[in-house]
Amino acid sequence: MSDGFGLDHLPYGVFSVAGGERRVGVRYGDGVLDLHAATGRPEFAQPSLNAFMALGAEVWRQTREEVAGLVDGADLVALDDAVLHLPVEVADYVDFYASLDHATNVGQIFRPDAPSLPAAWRHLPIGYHGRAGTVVVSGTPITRPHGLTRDGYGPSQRLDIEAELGFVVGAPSELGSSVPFTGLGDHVFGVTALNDWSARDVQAFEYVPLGPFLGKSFATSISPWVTPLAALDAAWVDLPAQEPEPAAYLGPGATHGLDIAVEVVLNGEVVSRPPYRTQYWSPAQMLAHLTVNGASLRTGDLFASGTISGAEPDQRGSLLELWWNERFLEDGDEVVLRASAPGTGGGRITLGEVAGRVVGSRP
Ligand SMILES: O=C(O)/C=C/C(=O)CC(=O)CC(=O)O
Ligand SMILES: [Ca+2]
Ligand SMILES: [Mg+2]
Repeated sequence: MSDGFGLDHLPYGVFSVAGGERRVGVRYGDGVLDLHAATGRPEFAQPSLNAFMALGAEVWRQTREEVAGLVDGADLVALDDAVLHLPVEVADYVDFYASLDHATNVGQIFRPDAPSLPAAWRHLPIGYHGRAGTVVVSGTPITRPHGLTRDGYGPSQRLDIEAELGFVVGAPSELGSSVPFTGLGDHVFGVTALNDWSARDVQAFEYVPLGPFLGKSFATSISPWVTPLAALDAAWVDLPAQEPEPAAYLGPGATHGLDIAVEVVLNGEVVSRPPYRTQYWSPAQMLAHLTVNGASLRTGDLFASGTISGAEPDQRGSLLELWWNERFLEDGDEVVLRASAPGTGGGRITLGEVAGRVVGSRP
């Protein structure tokens, strides 16, 4: 059985077999349990996880328990026979900027004459709204984007990756109310690896003062498997101290992060090992911040961690930082992000990987 996909994991995805209907499934080893066939529940005869996710945390908990009792000895679809689809119909997509090392590195590269960190950086988790409609499943080819740069119009010459995690919102919230710092488990269904493809030359020309726009809206890849938050129960760690103490709604002093180890694999070779456990802003803080103004959450909202970079040079989550603005992706390059975490059974679970190959622009 493939490692990291045992009873302590059981991630959810959407699959089809031989051109048939899309169905919700659970991965167990090298197989997929067809949840509609196994349970008869209508929320699983769906082309996305959204209907199931909308049912809320108590149903997620009961279902996980039920599935754990069903998979052993069940008639599973072989992974090789399954086509894996985008698991979530993405509602809104937001990307944060929560790594101190990443923000410091990018500040030095993009704004060498200014302080590395923007004034608000240590006060709130900075983010931007991205393009939900271009979130794609692992394996989707990434067409090199065209755009306007300081050198004029053409195919981007500085195509990059960003190694991130995506948090998938299941249960919605009401417009005009805020989700408290303690609300992560009630609203977030699970976690997926995420690659925020970025055209640095387009981004650098367009982003002042409103932030990333076309430089990041052409594609964002996620893995086909969403790891339920419950599978990460053993992965919680205390984050490094925050200074100055953040506002009360951000839960100062109670910041827990996830000990998820990420690997960036370029053309088969591991080029970086970003650690999620040392990020500055926590997932709960990002969720509280997203809704503090009364903005509502919808089922299918996706918020990304921001590029995961650690303090060491071989822990950087973008090529911009790894190669310090000197070299970027070539056509034909393939990037795979892998991630793993301590499981509740004493071993490790492997999050679904996210892969993408760069193809040349259409003329
Ligand atoms: O500092 C900037 O101007 C830009 C930063 C990014 O491109 C990073 C971004 O998308 C947010 C993140 O992934 O941390
Ligand atoms: Ca990003
Ligand atoms: Mg993107």
